[in-house]
Amino acid sequence: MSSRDADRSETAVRPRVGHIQFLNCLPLYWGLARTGNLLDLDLSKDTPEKLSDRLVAGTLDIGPVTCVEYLRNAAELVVLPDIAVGSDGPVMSCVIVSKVPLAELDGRRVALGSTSRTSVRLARLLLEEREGVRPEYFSSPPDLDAMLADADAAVLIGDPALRASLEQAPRQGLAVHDLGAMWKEWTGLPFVFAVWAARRDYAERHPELTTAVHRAFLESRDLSLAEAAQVAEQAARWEEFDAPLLETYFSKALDFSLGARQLAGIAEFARRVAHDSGFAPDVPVRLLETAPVVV
Ligand SMILES: C=C(O[C@@H]1C=C(C(=O)O)C=C[C@H]1O)C(=O)O
Repeated sequence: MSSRDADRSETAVRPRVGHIQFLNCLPLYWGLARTGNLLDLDLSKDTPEKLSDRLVAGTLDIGPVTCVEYLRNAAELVVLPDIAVGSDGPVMSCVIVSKVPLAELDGRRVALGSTSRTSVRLARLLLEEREGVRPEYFSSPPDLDAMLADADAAVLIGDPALRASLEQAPRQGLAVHDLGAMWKEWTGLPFVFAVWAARRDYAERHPELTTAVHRAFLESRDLSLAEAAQVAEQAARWEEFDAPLLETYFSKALDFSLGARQLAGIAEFARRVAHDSGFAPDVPVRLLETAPVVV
């Protein structure tokens, strides 16, 4: 970050920034390390629901926030443009794993993974409005076998979802329904699972640092996508998934952008779930105003 001079008037304190500890955000971590910007951030790795709670509570300044929690707290947050975790079709890691066809889940038990706030709401929306079923839901730690011991279907995100759809489900003859693909078929839109946001009070007090963190993430994302094969190869040394699969996941399934179509996806989701989610159907998404880069 080129902002050592930023906010000189106060003692320098590194921005407290969140990082999702799933493979989905590994490309962003890779790029932060490669550009050196990692050292300018006080980075906390955690699961998405914990990071979201911390950003809302003010113990983080900037970071990824699950879409539903962002919409609930939109007045206190400002969204960083052009970066998100979403998909424009199959996402691979936000899924419903089911023992029976989805249309047969009426009155049956469905376990909702406890690390998710957005995919679990999207799954309920799709089951109820697209499949026309009214299951009985309960929250559960994200462990497929434990979930299915007590339910006919399970909603999972992140690495446990990748593992479930690529290894456990095929072995156990279970069906996997990709939430990104279902949403795209239903609405024609991309889906945004998480946005990056800064607390509004932080962005007002530290505009230059906020812009610098935003640029650091954009630079990281661009570098990682350019080097996706290398990121995948190195990650595959330590993960149970092979390099070609990880490269597809990073560069084709996941969509790290946030442009007009993605914003339309957020607006459509907000409109459809607002009635029981704690925000208005037309909640405005406020983007951080970014100055053009002068070269
Ligand atoms: C694509 C993903 O997006 C995520 C899904 C989230 C949710 O459902 O609440 C939150 C953050 C992201 O990690 C994933 O976890 O695999």
